Amino acid sequence: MELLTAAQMRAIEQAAIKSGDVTGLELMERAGQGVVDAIFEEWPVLDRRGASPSRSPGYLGPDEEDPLRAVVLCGPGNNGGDGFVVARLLQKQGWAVEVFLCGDPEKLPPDARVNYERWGAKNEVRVSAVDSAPLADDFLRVPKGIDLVVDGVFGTGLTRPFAGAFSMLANAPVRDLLRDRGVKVVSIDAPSGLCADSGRILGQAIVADMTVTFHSKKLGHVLGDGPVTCGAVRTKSIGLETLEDGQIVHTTEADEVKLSKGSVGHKYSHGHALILSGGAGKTGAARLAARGALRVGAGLVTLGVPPSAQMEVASQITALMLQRVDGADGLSETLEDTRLNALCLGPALGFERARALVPMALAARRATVLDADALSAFAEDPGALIAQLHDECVLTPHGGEFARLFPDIAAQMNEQLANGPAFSKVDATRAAAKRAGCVVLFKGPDTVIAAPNGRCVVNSAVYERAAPWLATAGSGDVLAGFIAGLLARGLAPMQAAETAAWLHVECARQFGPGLIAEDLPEQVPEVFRKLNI
Ligand SMILES: NC(=O)C1=CN([C@@H]2O[C@H](COP(=O)(O)OP(=O)(O)OC[C@H]3O[C@@H](n4cnc5c(N)ncnc54)[C@H](O)[C@@H]3O)[C@@H](O)[C@H]2O)[C@@H](O)CC1
Ligand SMILES: [K+]
Repeated sequence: MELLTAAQMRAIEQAAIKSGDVTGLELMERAGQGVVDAIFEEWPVLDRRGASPSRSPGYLGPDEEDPLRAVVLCGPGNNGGDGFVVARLLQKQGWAVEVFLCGDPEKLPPDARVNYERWGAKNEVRVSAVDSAPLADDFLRVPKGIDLVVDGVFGTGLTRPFAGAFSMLANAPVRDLLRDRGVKVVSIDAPSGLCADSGRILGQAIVADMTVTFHSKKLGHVLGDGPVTCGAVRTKSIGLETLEDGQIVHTTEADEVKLSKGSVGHKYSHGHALILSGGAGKTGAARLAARGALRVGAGLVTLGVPPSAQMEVASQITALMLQRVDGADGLSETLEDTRLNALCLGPALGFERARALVPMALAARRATVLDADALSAFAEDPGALIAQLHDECVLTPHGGEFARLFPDIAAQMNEQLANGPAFSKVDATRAAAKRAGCVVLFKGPDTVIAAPNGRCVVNSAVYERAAPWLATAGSGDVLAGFIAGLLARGLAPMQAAETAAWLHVECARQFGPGLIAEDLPEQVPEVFRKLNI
């Protein structure tokens, strides 16, 4: 599945209109219809289309029947235009609908204007200036009897913080009031205030129960604050074709072929991963990574252990192997075995050991995962680390590590926003991958993985793939191990990172509540079984 930026969506829409296949007005009608369909699918109690004759508005006048009630908030752009379509379609189903417009009707874009007029020909529109005070009195009076609020204030065209009229809907007390009264909130395309490109909130944002978007999800639906503001996201087709450039992939399924081992081969044909461990009392993280590497199918996995920790590690492992690796020279000697085709450095490695081993590991030009201490140890001079990286590397920073390695990029991403669209985690990860010249996997519930050539994948553990138990000590170590194991098996760095990130979430979901890092590698067999591997 692909994720789009607002600009890509506009380009797709413009290409369709230019080709003469469809008009903007038709797209707006389909969008509004999509929203209404999604409302009925999500909340069948609001769907009275198939109700018995005695409930049908067609048989009864408004006095005899208590209709469902909606308030539709329309903004000054085409998101508002969609809102007017939704108002009209709900009214056609017998709903009592009240419409507010935030903005000047004279300045509406043409298609929105047409729909404003179609609605306004028979109904009242309560107009308020964009920057006027919140419509608190007006609006709060209404929800007493309403079933649904439709947010058509801002969609992909949000350019500055959401304030003024209608923004009161973003305030917690108003939201609580609506929730207490069982009023559903539906956002058209994106909750107003949410930047569709970054998932960042500009000012404040409406929190919806459901967001209905068109053609394809936007980045903002899965990044950052998107998941907590969107509620459920439903994607409705409006008959558009996808353009090929600049795709950002949303991983929801692993590529089974990449994971299958085939029926022939011996252990060396599945690679040999070397996971470097820290000193005594600090070996657990590397052991977790090593177990992960072995479970994803590396033929052999060796832990590279300093002398002080040999006894400790030896007493803890069985299928894993152990090799004494004492400092840079020790690593150099170990790497004379060219069958060691994937390395993993970082988990609890210690800064000193990391500074000694990382340059030697990188000079060996093997596929290499750098995580945790292997990244933070170079915080004082990230340029020195970056200069040694090569295209077989995968960096797996979390937010703090990312900021240490790429401080300027992180600052741009975390900047206070006066204007949108915001520089997103996707932009940041792509910029980092380009600078590093290798794959960067930027961790989080919205993990973003980018390659220097611009390929980018979002692996989000949100919505139907939510995995809250993954936020547990050591879970990142297992991810680094998964990547190392897949690199050992011969996957390209980007494939290995994408597949590992997907698998990591899948393992957490397979185990469920109570998960600790040790459980993750143990879920791999069941996840593989379900994939028929
Ligand atoms: N692009 C497409 O393919 C389609 C777009 N449609 C709808 O059109 C929407 C995009 O329409 P627009 O590009 O007109 O954008 P919006 O309707 O999201 O808003 C743009 C307008 O709001 C103003 N604005 C932005 N941020 C503001 C703020 N914080 N305070 C006050 N004013 C602000 C802008 O100056 C502009 O006038 C989509 O989200 C979707 O709902 C649909 O009709 C169907 C097809
Ligand atoms: K909206």
